Amino acid sequence: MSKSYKIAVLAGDGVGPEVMAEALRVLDCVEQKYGVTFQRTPANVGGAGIDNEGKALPESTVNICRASDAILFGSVGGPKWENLPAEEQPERGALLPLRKIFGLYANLRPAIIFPSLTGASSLKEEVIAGGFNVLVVRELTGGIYFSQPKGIEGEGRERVGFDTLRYSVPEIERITHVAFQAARKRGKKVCSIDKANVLSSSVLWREIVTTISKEYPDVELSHMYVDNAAMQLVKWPKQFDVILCENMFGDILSDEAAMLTGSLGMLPSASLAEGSFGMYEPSGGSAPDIAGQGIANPIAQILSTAMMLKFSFGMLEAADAIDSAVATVLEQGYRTHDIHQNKPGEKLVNTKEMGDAIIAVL
Ligand SMILES: NC(=O)c1ccc[n+]([C@@H]2O[C@H](COP(=O)([O-])OP(=O)(O)OC[C@H]3O[C@@H](n4cnc5c(N)ncnc54)[C@H](O)[C@@H]3O)[C@@H](O)[C@H]2O)c1
Ligand SMILES: CC(C)[C@H](C(=O)O)[C@@H](O)C(=O)O
Ligand SMILES: [Mg+2]
Repeated sequence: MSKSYKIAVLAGDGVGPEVMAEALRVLDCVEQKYGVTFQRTPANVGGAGIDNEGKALPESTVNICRASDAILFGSVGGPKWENLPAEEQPERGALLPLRKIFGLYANLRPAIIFPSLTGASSLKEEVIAGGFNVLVVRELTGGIYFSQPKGIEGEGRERVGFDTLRYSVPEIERITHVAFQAARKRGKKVCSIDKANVLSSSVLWREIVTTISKEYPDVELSHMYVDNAAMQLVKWPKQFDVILCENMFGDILSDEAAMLTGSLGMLPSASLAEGSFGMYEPSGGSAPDIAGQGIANPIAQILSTAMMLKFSFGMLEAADAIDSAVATVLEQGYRTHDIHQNKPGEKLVNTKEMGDAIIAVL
């Protein structure tokens, strides 16, 4: 009997449904080629959840996710829901709770520059010549995003807004293991990012990362302050292999790393729990500035789908085939507007045409 996997499909808002449509067509193709079945159940999330079921994360959606082997996530948020109370908005009402409920503590964001796209990077060609391949390992269920207390108290000009940044030893240990295990399979270097010159949580972070690193004598560890890391990433990204970060530093540095590869529309991500369960989402957002036009880049969503095949379903060959199909269409010159350079040989395409090109190669 052919293998069957259950996928909760949470397309969300803005460009989410547009790029998700292409990822699902890629999955159709994988089904045919590899003789597997993907049982897909769509569910409302984010603004779509608020509009259709009155809540950013309806119970029905959580139940569909629980009954699935993985979640394929688009993006949530947008101006329409920005005036709701913060906890009810798509980001804090759906995306963050999903990460917490499913224990998705390890967020892998690979920023790889495709040789044919060096011109789309914001860096000079000589800085990125030969390409670079950085993996941001971001802690995703702790830190300032989740620690209590947080809130706004008081009246008028007396009001204070506050957040708390806490990390426990086990939280630091488990994400550090993820980073070192990933490094072992790649360039064997981990650069741990912190602000240990100011933050107590970072002092503990640095201590624990150093202790865990002793279990990986084959992997080189370095530490860097986050402000310097932001600078070093644009100065000489090739110095990095695996970048290990707490939640907020990883959020910021992964957008920066994405842009170095040409566009936020290129950066996939895997948010992993213990075991094989994961949520797969582009690192970028709902892109309200281009939503509804059918021009968003579907590559981040498609590469996130490949990560799902690899990490949740163990379909390494199919995942590799998608990765190389993406590389091939970029070599063939297909470009959505965000990576279009007006260079000879480039073909400006929309979301669906980029999906068509990738499927044609698969
Ligand atoms: N995972 C998520 O659901 C997620 C992630 C980030 C932001 N958001 C939300 O998205 C909304 C917009 O946020 P923002 O504008 O700061 O960030 P954004 O990532 O949506 O957009 C930033 C820029 O990148 C471009 N971009 C992003 N994805 C693209 C794609 N696939 N193809 C082409 N260009 C793309 C956008 O057009 C925009 O110019 C906010 O509500 C934010 O909270 C959601
Ligand atoms: C939308 C937002 C809550 C989210 C985050 O900050 O984690 C996003 O920026 C991301 O990078 O996935
Ligand atoms: Mg972000």
